Amino acid sequence: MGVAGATSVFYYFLVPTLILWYAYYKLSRRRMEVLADKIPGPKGIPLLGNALQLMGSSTQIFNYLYAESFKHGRVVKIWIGPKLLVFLTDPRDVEIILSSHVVIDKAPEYRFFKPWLGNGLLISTGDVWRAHRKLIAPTFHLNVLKSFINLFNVNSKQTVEKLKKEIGREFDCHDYMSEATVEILLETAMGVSKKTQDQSCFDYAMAVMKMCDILHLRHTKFWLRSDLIFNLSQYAGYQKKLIHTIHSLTKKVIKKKKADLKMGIRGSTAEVPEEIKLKIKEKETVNKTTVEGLSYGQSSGLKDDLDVDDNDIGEKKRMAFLDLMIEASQNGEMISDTEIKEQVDTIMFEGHDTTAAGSSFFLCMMGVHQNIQNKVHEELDTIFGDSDRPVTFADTMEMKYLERCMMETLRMYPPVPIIARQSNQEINLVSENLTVPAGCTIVISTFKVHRHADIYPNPEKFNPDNFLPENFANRHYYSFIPFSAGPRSCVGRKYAMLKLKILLATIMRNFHVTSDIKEQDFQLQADIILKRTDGFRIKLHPRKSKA
Ligand code: HEM
Repeated sequence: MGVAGATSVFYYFLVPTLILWYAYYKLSRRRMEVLADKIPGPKGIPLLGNALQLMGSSTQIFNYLYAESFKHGRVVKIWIGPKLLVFLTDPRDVEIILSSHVVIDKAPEYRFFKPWLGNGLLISTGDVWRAHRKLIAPTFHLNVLKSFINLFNVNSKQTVEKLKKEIGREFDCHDYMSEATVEILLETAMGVSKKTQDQSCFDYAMAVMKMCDILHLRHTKFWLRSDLIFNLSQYAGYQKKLIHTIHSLTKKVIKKKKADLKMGIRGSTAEVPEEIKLKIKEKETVNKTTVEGLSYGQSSGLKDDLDVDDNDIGEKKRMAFLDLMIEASQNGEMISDTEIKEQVDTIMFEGHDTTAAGSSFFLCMMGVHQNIQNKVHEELDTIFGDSDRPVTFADTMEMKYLERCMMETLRMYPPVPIIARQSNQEINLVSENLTVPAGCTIVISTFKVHRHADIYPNPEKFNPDNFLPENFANRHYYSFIPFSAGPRSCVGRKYAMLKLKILLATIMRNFHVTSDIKEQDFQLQADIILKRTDGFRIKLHPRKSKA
């Protein structure tokens, strides 16, 4: 065929095919575009939409989106190329999505997690998710968590010892909180001693942080969404290295646990000094194990599968996470080895990075708000006096002010600042007469939900009294959702709250925190987990009565 022949093939076949494909594409998206047109949002440009506005650094993107949230009302759309994102911030709209047993699929953006987390609980869907959720949720029941109290104490005390070398100078507390939260997870939910791990928990935490940076790039830079382009970029090789570091820790953990179980060793093999065991036994009096509502991170009107009465949990189910996973796989076909690895990766990630951010923001808040910190110290002194005894479960129930400070930290700085869902059906909203089109990504902006002035008066001010029972009582249940809510709520909510209370109380009993940086100067970035790009910089001073 000559040049003329090739040209006519182009004109007679390719051009009409392309025109037809484009016409079909436009027609199939017509309904989406009509509905999207009614939703307010920043002005974009043809084809690229708002993609160019998301070109800057993480902090610039965060500041841009937060500023836009004040201009367009409670439902806002943006286009990243052909991809439509609808942001919801009204608790009534949020309830429709989060309480739904139908809209439970994660948005396609979560697929970037796949090489790392596989089909773990965070991203799986359908029957696999349902079966695994049923298996995993009871391993984070309060009764199991109470058996971790000794280990929470031991690790918290060790963290205080490490922090002592920073006394008097400015440092980034997030590094310490990351290492502590990884170590605590290993020794509790995974049940292996950190001493048996030849890999540094700090290196693992840093690899996770860098992975989140790469995922954030893929979420915001439209060209990196394509696997083809991503695999050709410099990031692909870097991601491979990071995943290798991350997976080698999880593989070793599973291997060790399997070996322990083979030798008939159940439960955690981490060491607890006798004196801690004894002191906790002497003091422990509270038998109540069903504690609902705010103490465990959500509105009391909301219930999920973690709010199960003790009597409804069978003896067999009172096992720690990894013990149960491996026993289940040996006793039947409920979960395969690959699936166990994916769940371990998921729990290791979700369980450490979130609590590391939450505890670091808490310490920064103490540093900035000295009068509030004084009240935390007063409460702890009333509970513990001058003693350095470990924290008991009963003590955690008495830490009402510290708890309110934790809630207020999670309100202002929710570690998971956005949650995204995919809906295959149209959804009518309540806050405005708008319909979310099928096929778009629905983004629930927790950060913004928590900062509406009509819900939280003076929302940019850190005020633990926002969580006094009388102030909380009349708020919409979905106006406080740091752990999400509904069927896909955070499975580690109670674990996180109990661990944070013991870790933070132990730190606060030993130190006075100051911060040279004011809250309005914090540089925030929201790449999967909310962080400070300027570092979580604080100073520690020994408390006279304790040190
Ligand atoms: C302050 C600490 C924590 C916060 C703020 C937090 C927040 C959240 C949020 C908002 C979600 C929903 C995410 C989404 O739908 O995209 C979630 C899910 C999840 N979280 Fe947490 N989390 C925390 C700690 C933990 C801990 C300690 C664990 C485990 C030990 C954990 C395990 C999980 C898992 C497995 C899921 C997926 C649940 C599912 O889809 O069924 N989280 N978390």
